[in-house]
Amino acid sequence: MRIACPKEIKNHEYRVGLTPASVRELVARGHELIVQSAAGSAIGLSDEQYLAAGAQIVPEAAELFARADMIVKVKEPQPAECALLRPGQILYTYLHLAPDPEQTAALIRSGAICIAYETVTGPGGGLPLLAPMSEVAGRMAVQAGAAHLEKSKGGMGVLLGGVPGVAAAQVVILGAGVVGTHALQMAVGLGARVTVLDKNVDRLRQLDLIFGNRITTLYSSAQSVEEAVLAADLVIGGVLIPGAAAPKLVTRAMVARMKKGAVVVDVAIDQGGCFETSHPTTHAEPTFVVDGVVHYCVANMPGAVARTSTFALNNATIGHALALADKGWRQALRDDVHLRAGLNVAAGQVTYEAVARALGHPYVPAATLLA
Ligand SMILES: NC(=O)C1=CN([C@@H]2O[C@H](COP(=O)(O)OP(=O)(O)OC[C@H]3O[C@@H](n4cnc5c(N)ncnc54)[C@H](O)[C@@H]3O)[C@@H](O)[C@H]2O)C=CC1
Ligand SMILES: CC(=O)C(=O)O
Ligand SMILES: [Mg+2]
Repeated sequence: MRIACPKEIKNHEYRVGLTPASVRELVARGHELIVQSAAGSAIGLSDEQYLAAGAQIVPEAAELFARADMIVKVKEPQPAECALLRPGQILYTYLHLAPDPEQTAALIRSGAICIAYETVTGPGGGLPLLAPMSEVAGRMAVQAGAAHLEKSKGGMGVLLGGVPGVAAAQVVILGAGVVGTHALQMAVGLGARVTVLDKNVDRLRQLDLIFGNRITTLYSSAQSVEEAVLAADLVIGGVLIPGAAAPKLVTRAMVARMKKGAVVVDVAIDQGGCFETSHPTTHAEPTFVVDGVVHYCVANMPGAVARTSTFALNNATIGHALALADKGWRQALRDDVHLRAGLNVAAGQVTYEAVARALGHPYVPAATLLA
């Protein structure tokens, strides 16, 4: 199969879909690899390294999209990239379609086979192709939150861990999944007072066993979310219903009553965000203020630590990339129910139920396209 890896074009996105090591694995299985020139140069992965791994280097994205059977990327295709996709071509990347009707319509129009990293499931449960970036974003959420609590960044001027004789900041984490757990580790490590909320009591039980009385766990309800958010200096949003638009747990009215200079880091923004006041921002302009509350809503947070993130992402994606390349998409998806869960749009149909429901498209189960 001919496999292509373009340079990412989203704002301040320096990750790359395939590392030279991943290219080498695919080339060793007899596949032809095309990488766009300078695809990894911002993170120290040079064209020479890709050439040594067996790739061809091409200068233009248009040529690369025209020649490839499968495109391996990081972020959802931007409009210019959607226009280059063609029927039957495999697109393997993050998509986050539920909050994005334009991209979904473009992918339907393209006729391409679109596999979303974020809905591929794992034999042990969870979302193994999302998890590494959630680990990164969860950890970064505390760094970003701490920085924006500084006065010069619009925050109230509070140090997360306090100092002897002065109380530490109150951090509230919505969602105790991968983002929530990694944010929790960092916030506890910095000495903040931390409350975490989830609807999954087993997750809360696990965190309680690990962190004991250094944290407070709360069952998530409208009441507990409101009380926690109003008391918070920093709120981190990390809830997820896989593939679906994020539930709006924090209303505009709640934000209006939050402390002035408090900070919100809505990591769930790539699924539409869990604050009613959120909208996506970029690394170039990461924040905006609503009712005195600083909102950080960057939809590609791991792009800021692109070198770490690229290696972590490739560790998770290369296995299925090899299966897709070796077998073709139909056989790879027939053989692996977890990879099949990643199919969101194929041959003009929406094949992921939560996306179809969120955007009002007919739902066609992936299995019917594989018969
Ligand atoms: N902005 C960015 O750059 C990035 C965003 N993300 C996003 O972060 C979000 C979280 O991802 P993960 O932690 O991997 O998901 P996860 O599935 O590990 O955790 C989500 C948690 O939310 C909980 N939840 C669902 N509904 C809830 C409710 N009403 N109240 C409280 N908790 C609720 C679930 O029980 C689960 O424990 C996703 O939308 C993901 O796409 C992930 C990486 C980077
Ligand atoms: C998960 C995601 O959207 C990202 O890493 O950018
Ligand atoms: Mg999007």
